[in-house]
Amino acid sequence: MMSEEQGRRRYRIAYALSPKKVESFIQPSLLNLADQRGIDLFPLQLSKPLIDQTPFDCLIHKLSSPDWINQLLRFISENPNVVVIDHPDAIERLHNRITMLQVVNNLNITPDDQLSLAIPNQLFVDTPTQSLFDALASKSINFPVIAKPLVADGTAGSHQMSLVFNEEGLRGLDLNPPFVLQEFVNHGGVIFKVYVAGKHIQCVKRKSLPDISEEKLGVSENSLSFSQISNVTAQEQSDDQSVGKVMEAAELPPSSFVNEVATELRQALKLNLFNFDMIRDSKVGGRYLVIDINYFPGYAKMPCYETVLTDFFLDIVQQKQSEGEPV
Ligand SMILES: O=P(O)(O)O[C@@H]1[C@@H](OP(=O)(O)O)[C@H](OP(=O)(O)O)[C@H](O)[C@H](OP(=O)(O)O)[C@H]1OP(=O)(O)O
Ligand SMILES: Nc1ncnc2c1ncn2[C@@H]1O[C@H](COP(=O)(O)OP(=O)(O)O)[C@@H](O)[C@H]1O
Ligand SMILES: [Mg+2]
Ligand SMILES: [Mg+2]
Repeated sequence: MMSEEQGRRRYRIAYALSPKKVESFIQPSLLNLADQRGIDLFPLQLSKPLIDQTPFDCLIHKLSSPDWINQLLRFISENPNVVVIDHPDAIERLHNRITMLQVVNNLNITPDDQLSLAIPNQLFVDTPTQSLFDALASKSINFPVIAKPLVADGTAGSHQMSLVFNEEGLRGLDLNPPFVLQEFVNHGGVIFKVYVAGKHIQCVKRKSLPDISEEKLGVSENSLSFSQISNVTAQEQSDDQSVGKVMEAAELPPSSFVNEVATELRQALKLNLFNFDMIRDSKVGGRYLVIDINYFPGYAKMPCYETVLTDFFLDIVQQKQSEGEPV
């Protein structure tokens, strides 16, 4: 007699990821859990044509070379029965810090007296201009601002930012257009990272830039450069005791709100694997701002990521199977 294990259909999920991403995401604990639940995760051989590496049920990926994107587009059009997570056109929107946040303004969030969602005021600068200050003033954008590169393509440069405290700071920086000048919003030094994997949603707290008081603004330096400030592990974070206390004390946003924003974003972006950074305005109670959206982020830093991702993989392959079955 066949055991349940023998009888269950197994699924093949291919992955195409950078070596760094393989190291962080494809942990033995994920491979083992997926295996126990009937999923074989295996690497694509990037030196060989994608089209020659079938059969598989699903493909997950985070690579951006033009050759890869071309192969992927061709593969999608020729293999409609393979689920590709996610479509390169939908991912592309997140590689630009303006288009990434545009979608937030069009979400259908249930009106609520206590809670609201927005993005910070920002100015897009695409050519060298003499009149940055006039442009900021005309959009009522106040200092401090953060200068962010327009492109968010995962390169070190795309994470390189400057906090600019005043006009002098802006003059002193060698900013290369295209970039975005985004109003800095005091938010208590904590950001909320909301991880989405299909219908699975998880919100965690991370360290952020501290608030900037009016007094500090008068006496501080003119600008400050930084990169990936929130990208520290939970251990590193709790090593700094004062920051640890602030983090601990910070209340998470209501889960119904987080779930609604995540679900709406997932639909609007047509993406399954992403996270977004959200801050809570210190001045206006219940006002949340989305400041960043990342494709296929560092899920391994999320508690129980193996379970969440395996559940998501099963959702995908089982949905695909049920769609393929005769009714
Ligand atoms: O490397 P990790 O695990 O810190 O993940 C990075 C993300 O950190 P997070 O999970 O949000 O804390 C990180 O998020 P942030 O931009 O730091 O908010 C990015 O998603 C980064 O990808 P990329 O460099 O923008 O392509 C992610 O890097 P890749 O692993 O995709 O290279
Ligand atoms: N408008 C803002 N107001 C306050 N802090 C911000 C704002 N934008 C970014 N930050 C801080 O800067 C960090 C990096 O900015 P982010 O847009 O998330 O870039 P990255 O893609 O490199 O993560 C955020 O995690 C947050 O700590
Ligand atoms: Mg971020
Ligand atoms: Mg980002």
